[in-house]
Amino acid sequence: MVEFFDRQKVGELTGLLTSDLGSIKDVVSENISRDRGLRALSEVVGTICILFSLSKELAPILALLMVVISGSVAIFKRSSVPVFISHGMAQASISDCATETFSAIRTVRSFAGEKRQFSVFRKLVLAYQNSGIKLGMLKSANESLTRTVVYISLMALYILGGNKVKAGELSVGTMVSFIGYTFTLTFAVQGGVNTLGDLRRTFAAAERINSILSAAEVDASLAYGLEKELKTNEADVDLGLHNGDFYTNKVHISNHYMSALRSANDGCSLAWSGDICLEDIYFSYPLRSDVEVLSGLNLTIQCGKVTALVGPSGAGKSTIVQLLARFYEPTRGRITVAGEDIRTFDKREWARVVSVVNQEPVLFSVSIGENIAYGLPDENVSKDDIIKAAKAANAHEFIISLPQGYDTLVGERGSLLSGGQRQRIAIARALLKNAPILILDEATSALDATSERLVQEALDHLMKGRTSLVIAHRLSTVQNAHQIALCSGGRIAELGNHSELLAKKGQYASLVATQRLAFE
Ligand SMILES: Nc1ncnc2c1ncn2[C@@H]1O[C@H](COP(=O)(O)OP(=O)(O)OP(=O)(O)O)[C@@H](O)[C@H]1O
Repeated sequence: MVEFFDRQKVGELTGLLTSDLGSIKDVVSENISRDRGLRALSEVVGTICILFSLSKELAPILALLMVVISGSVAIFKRSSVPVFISHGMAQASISDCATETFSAIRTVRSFAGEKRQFSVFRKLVLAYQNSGIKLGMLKSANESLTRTVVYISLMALYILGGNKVKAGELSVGTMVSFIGYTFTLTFAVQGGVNTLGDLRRTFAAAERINSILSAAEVDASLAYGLEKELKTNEADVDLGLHNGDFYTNKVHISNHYMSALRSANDGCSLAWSGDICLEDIYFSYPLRSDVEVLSGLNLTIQCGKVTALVGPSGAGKSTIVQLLARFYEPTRGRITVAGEDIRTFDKREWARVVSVVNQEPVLFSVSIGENIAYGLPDENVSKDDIIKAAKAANAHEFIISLPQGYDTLVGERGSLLSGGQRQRIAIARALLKNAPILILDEATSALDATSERLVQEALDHLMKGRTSLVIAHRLSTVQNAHQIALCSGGRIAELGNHSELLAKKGQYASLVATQRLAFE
């Protein structure tokens, strides 16, 4: 089964966002927290006033000095932007590589891939080192240039000023003070120009973040959920990224639509009583928009009954799950619950209407009890309710046999438990959640016979009375479903119960024959 999200893209974007947010943070802490920009500005104004009052004759040299320093720093800043960007990208790639390697460490080990990962990591570190050297060279070139300009200007000042002293037009004391203040002014101007350069870097980073955010259409219903959350927390969150008020404008435009969205409670009550209909659904993944995965798919998932979804690999079964869970929205067509378009429900709360149990359920690295209670994350779940759910999921016996019982820690992603145990905890979690729509995506395919029996019993319990959609490769596990839908070519090619589909002698019958099942 493919991943629910495009991990590579998410990784890239995360890397970019991390480095861009890092740049913004650096500039803010340098220039705002430590007042560097303001200090430089007041120093420039102050010293210019003092210098002009000391000697108007030396002012032209001073002006030339300032123009040349500012110009050279500005030219440097402009030419160093691409180097800054590629340095940031190189840094992001290193953290992406480390994150990916550690999150897939078992796979890496099982293929003895450590050496390869090390070599990839080393290459990225070398690339980072090279871009760092390039950046360092640019910085030192700028420093040398600035210093050369400063010393040439000072020499000019000494010569001109010295002549004026010789001619008695200027006192030695005034000349010495003038030179001292000129140094102060030089450093102040440099600080100011640096601050301006940093601000430009910040605007570039903010622009990149904005372009990532604006690359996707604002999802009105999701935005509504987020806005509601912000209001609830009464937090005035202003990321300072609202260049052109992109976010606010779009949210306001969508306000009319969003205020009409209904809560998950409405969705739940409709789903307990009505069918789910996929009507003429067309869908392409955003990152592969030229490939149509579903093309005109129609399916009614009957309320309170079990619908099995079967079909060849890549037919689009998991895609249907993702549309029902609203990880994506159909390109065309609509999904309804009891006749109501599901887009009229608040997307953020839609998770309360649908439970998904996968082949590899993800547990959090907290205790078993806390993992089960996660079924209702916003509520205070009592120990009795947790035990009730665990019993119904055939998990209670094994849990109390552990030394710390419900307080046993499950390890990262549940790694201290067996596959069947993880699965039963995930089922207990789903039982507690009590969502009206249940999706089982290959839920028992990774288990041995004993675990499968225990898990299947727990699943039977979970499915009771719920509208269930079961995806299975092994057709033996779905033959008792109320209806079986065969997905092929982006549509439902066959629909009926097991014996009806066998009698049709179509694709389903040949799939069954291929799997050599002894049904009757
Ligand atoms: N995030 C994605 N981006 C682009 N294409 C995708 C994405 N996810 C799936 N696809 C493509 O969509 C098609 C349907 O995939 P899907 O996972 O829905 O099939 P499936 O029937 O569940 O397959 P399997 O039985 O092997 O799990 C495949 O051709 C797949 O390559």
